[in-house]
Formats: sequence, C-alpha cells, structure tokens
Amino acid sequence: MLLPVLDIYTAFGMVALSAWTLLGVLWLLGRRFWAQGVPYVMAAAFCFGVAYWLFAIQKSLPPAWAMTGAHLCISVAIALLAIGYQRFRGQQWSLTDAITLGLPLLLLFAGMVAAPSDMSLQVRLRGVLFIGQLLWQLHVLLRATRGSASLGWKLVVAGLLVQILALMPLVIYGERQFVPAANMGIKLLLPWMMSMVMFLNLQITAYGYLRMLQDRQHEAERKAAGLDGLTQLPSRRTLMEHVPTAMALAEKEGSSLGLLVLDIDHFKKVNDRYGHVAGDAVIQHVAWVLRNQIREQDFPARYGGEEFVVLLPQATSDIVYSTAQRIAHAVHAEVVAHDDERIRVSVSLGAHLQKVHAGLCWEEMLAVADAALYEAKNTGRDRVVLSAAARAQVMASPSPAAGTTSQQCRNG
Ligand SMILES: Nc1nc2c(ncn2[C@@H]2O[C@H](COP(=O)(O)OP(=O)(O)OP(=O)(O)O)[C@@H](O)[C@H]2O)c(=O)[nH]1
Repeated sequence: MLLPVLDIYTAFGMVALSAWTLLGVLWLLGRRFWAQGVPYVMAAAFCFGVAYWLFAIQKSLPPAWAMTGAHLCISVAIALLAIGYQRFRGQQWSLTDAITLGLPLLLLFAGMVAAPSDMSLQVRLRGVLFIGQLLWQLHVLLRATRGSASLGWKLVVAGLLVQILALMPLVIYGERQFVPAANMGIKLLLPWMMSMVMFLNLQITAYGYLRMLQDRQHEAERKAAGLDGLTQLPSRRTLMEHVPTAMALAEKEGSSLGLLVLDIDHFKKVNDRYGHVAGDAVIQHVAWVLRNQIREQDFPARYGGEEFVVLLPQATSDIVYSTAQRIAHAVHAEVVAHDDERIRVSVSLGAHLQKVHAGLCWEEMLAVADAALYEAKNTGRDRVVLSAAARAQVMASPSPAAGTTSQQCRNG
C-alpha cells in the first residue's frame, strides 16, 4: 500500500523536534538543575507541545488560525530555547547567532506545514525549503569566519557539501520525479531521502555552528585569563602586566633578569609552502618546546605572530646562554608532523641579561634583546646572539659554558 508521505514526514519532524527539545532539556538538567536557563527550556518545550496540538487539531479549526497559532508558538519556543541556553552558559551570543541557530527549527516546521493536498505543489514547496536550507547553510558558513580547522567548521562545511550533493537528484530529474505515484518504487524513496538529508544536515550544521560559538566563547575566556588562544602561553598583554612585578622582585633581590626574544626563521615560507594551518602547528610546536626547555620560574609569552619572549628571573649568564641554546637546538632537532608533511624549522634568539636597578626601563631591555635578535637574523639565522652586556658577563663568568661562548652561537 502507498505510504502517506506527508504523514510520515510530519511524524518524522515531530519526533525530531521532540528529541531535539528533550535532548536540550536533559543536557541542561544534567549539568546544573537550578540554573537559570532551565525554566526557559521548559517553557520552550511547552510551546512546542501547544504547536503540536494545534497541528493535530488543525482540521477542526479554521486552517489560517491553526497555522498562525502554531507558527507563533514555534517562534516563541525557539526564542525561549535560545535565551535559556544563553542564560545557562553565560554565553555572549549576538541576536543573529540566536536567530541563526533557531532557523533550522523554523525550516523544519515550515517543511511540515508545507502540506497542501496538491502533491506536486507540496513537492515544489519542499524543494524551495531544501534550497532555503542550502542558503541558510551558506549563511552559517559566511558567519563562521573564525575557527577554521576546528571541528565546528568541518561540520559546517560537510553539511553544506552533503546538501549540495543531495540537491543533485532534484536538479537532474526535476521536481516531477518526486511526486508520488501509484507505481512508486524508487520514486517514493527520493522524497524520503531528501527529507532525511535535510533533517540530518540541519542537525550537523546547527551542531557545527554551536561548536564554533563555544570555541569562540572559550577563546574569549582564555583571553580573559591572559592566555594566547593558539599556544596557551601567556599573551603579550599578560607579559606586560607581569614585567613590573618581575623587575621589582629582581631589584629587591639584587638579582639579574634574563630576557630571550625568539623568532621563527623564514616563517612566511612555511605558511606559503604548507599553508596557514601547518604554520599554526609550527607555532604550537615552538611554544611546546619553549615550555619544556625553561625553568619553572621562567615566564614565557607569545609576543606576536611568530615571536616569543621569555623572562628569566634570578638568571646568570650561564642560565641565559644555556637556555637559549637548548631552545634553539630542540626546535632545530625536531620535525613538526602535520598531515603528511614533516616540517623542520629553526629559530633565532636574542639574549640579554641585566642587573635590575631603580630607573631601569623594560623597553630599553627589550630593545637590547631585539637588537641581538636582529643580529642573529642578519648573520645567518638559526643561532643565539648575546647582547654586549650579557656577553661581558659571560666573559667574566668562570663557568665552563662561558669559555666556549662566542658572540654568535651557531646552532647544531
Ligand atoms: N600560520 C600563522 N602565521 C602567522 C601568524 N602570525 C603571523 N604569521 C605570519 O608570519 C609571517 C612572518 O613573516 P616575516 O615577519 O616576514 O618573517 P619570516 O618569514 O619569519 O622571516 P624572518 O623572520 O626574517 O626569518 C607572516 O607571513 C605572517 O602572516 C599566525 O598566528 N599563524
């Protein structure tokens, strides 16, 4: 017997929506029952229920009333869901984000109410919805300007590709092929498959978008905590906040403060040859090396794109020199594996050491270390250059390392 496509489609949508709402409620309840967002989600579920009821009794009401009422309930429910989630997570979503996430639900319902008795009109409406969803997915893609390479981004792109592929039968066979007939066979499957794809894609894309919003939120939290998003090292701002404390302590102790400025060599070429994502992996790798090669009390920071700074409190010339050499050596020695590529990079370092006294200016210290870095770059890269002041201390130092230290310490 011929399956009533419309009824199945409607039931499918109802089940999907109920599951969606239920999942949302369980998710929120599971995390924190009394959180402020819960009542909103409950109210949203209630509105969905009213909408369902209006659909169910639509035949005994003037159709325009039933449809308008149901749509109103759904819109309110979507807004409540968005607000509930926003309240609960403390997310700083824009209204556009909330609407973007609410749209799939609206599309799903629009798909269900696009149900005139004329089958060919119904199919045509569904085609329009299908294309509407495609446009929505493009909109999400355009909004997702950040978070490339993240799972959320991949899901959004995957959803869009699947949608385009699924549109092919419609383009190739034309809408008429989708009108159910008595001797259906495969033709019955096509509208079904389209509905399935549409539903799954809504979920995939909406989930991907949600992931991206969460990533964005985490990034903001990290920034608030003073960490750089890519490397998890303290950011430049955090370093600048830390410097006065470090200098004051060194002055009080009468100790020297070491300073390393590190820059990845020919990094532009890495980006050009392997791509920006691989470049990011290299930056992460260098940050990882930095973290592993310094002492616990040292303070590393990502200063800018591919530039890092390390503060070394209570440092001696020996410590500054050996730390810089170890970092340069470790970066040079290890390859960064990214996809199928194995990338080898080197770094140049400018190192400076200074006894901290009243009136010493951080900018001066940084300028001296920067000049040493500049020299390292100009004399072949992949090396450590000590500032004149640091060198003088190395010369004066009786340590074994000092005896072998030259102004430029080439790596390897
Ligand atoms: N992948 C990636 N690239 C970045 C990031 N920040 C800056 N860059 C790139 O780093 C490159 C820095 O290049 P340059 O300053 O010309 O220096 P370089 O190519 O490393 O050459 P030298 O420093 O002279 O050895 C630029 O192409 C920036 O676009 C980042 O966070 N990720």
